[in-house]
Amino acid sequence: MSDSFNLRTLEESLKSVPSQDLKDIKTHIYGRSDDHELSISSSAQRIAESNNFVIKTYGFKAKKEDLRKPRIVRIGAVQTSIAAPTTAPVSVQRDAIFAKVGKIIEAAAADNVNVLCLQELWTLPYVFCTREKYPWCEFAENAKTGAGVTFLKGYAKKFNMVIVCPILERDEDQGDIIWNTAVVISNTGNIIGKHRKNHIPRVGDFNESTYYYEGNTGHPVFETQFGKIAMNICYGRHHPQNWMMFGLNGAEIVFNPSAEIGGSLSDRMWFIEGRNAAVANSYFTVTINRVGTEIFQNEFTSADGKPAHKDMGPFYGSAYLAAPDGTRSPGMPRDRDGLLICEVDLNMCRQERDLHTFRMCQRLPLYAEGLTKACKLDFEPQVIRENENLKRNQRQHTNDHQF
Ligand SMILES: NC(=O)NCCC(=O)O
Repeated sequence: MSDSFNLRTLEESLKSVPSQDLKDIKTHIYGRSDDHELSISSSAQRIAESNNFVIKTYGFKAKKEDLRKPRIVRIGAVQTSIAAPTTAPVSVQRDAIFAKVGKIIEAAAADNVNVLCLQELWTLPYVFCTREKYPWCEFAENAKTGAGVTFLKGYAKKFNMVIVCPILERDEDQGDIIWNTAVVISNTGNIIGKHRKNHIPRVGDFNESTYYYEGNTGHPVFETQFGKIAMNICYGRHHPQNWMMFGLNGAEIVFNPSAEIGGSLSDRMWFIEGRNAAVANSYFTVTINRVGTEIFQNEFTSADGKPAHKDMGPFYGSAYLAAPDGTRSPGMPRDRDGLLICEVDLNMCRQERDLHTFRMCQRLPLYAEGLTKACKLDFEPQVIRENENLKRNQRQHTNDHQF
C-alpha cells in the first residue's frame, strides 16, 4: 500500500485550519462554504453511541419553484466493517453482520431516511482476494428469497424505507450461477427488481472474475415512491458510460456500493468519480465503501512479486453524496462504521439540466456513430499525423502548380 494514503480524513485535517480560512477551503473542496450539517435525532444518536457507529447528516437545497412542489428525500448510506472473524462459520459471520446492520437501519429510521443503500456485498467479507471457492460461495443467496434480502424486506416494510441490498447472488433457476447483484426492496417490503454489476475488476487482489461474470441486466432504473434510483456497482464507477446509461434511463439518484482498499488503486479517484458523474448526468450520486481490515486464514499473493499475505489492507470507508450542482457532502470516516444521511430536493436534477443544458448538448448520435465504428474488428482510430499532413500539403502544392 502506498504510504501517502495512510491518511487522516480530510475532515480531520481541516480541524487544524484557522476558521478564517476554512470557508474558502470548504468552497474549494465541497463546492460550498459550509457543510449544511443538519441535526440528528436524539434516538438515532443514542443507537449510534451504544453501537459504536457515527452518524453524519447534511442538507442540499434546490431553488423554490412555482409549479412544482419540492421533492425532499432523505438518502442514507451505510458503511461497516465485518462483524465476526472470517474463520467463523458462514452462518455466524452472517448473523453478526445482520445484527450490526439492523441497528444502523433502526437509527436511519429514527432519522426518517426514505432510501437507504448498503455497501457492496454487505453480507460477507471481501473474499475474492483469496481465490478460494469454499466456504465463500456459501454466502451466495437467491435474490428473491435469500437470507440478506429477506432480512432487509422486514425492515423496509416496517420503516417505510426503500432499501438497496447488494448481495452475492446465486441464480438457482439458471444453473446456480453466481453474480454480484444489488436488489431494490420497495418501502412496501416487495422486491422491485435487481441489477447485476456490469464491470468486473481483475486488478490487484480484486479477483472477482474468478467467481462471476459481467452482468446481463443492462442499466435499469427503479421507480420508487422516493424517486428514480439506480445502482452503479463499485468498479463501474471508473466507467463514465455506465454512469451515463443510468442517466439516460432517467435516474435521479445513483448509488455506488463499493469495496475499495486504501492505496494507489482507487483512493485518489474516489472523490472525483462520483462527483463528476453527478455533474455530467444531472443526478445525485452516493458513493459507499466498507471499512476495516479483513484477515483470512490462508495466505494469498497479489501476483506482484511481493510476499504472500493474509489481508488486503484496510478498506477506507469515506462514503459521500454528490449533487448535480457539483457540491458534495464531507466524507465519512475512513475507519469507522457509519451512517451518512443527506436530505436532498430531487428538483435540483431538472434545475441543473435546464441551467447547463448538458443533456441537450450531449450529441448522442455523434457518439453512437463513433462507438459503432470503434466496436468493429476493422476499426481504425481517427489519428492525423504531422507527416501525413505535410505529405498531403506537398501533394496539394504540386497539383496546384501543375494546372
Ligand atoms: N469491488 C470492486 O469492484 N473494487 C474495484 C477495485 C478498483 O477500483 O480498482
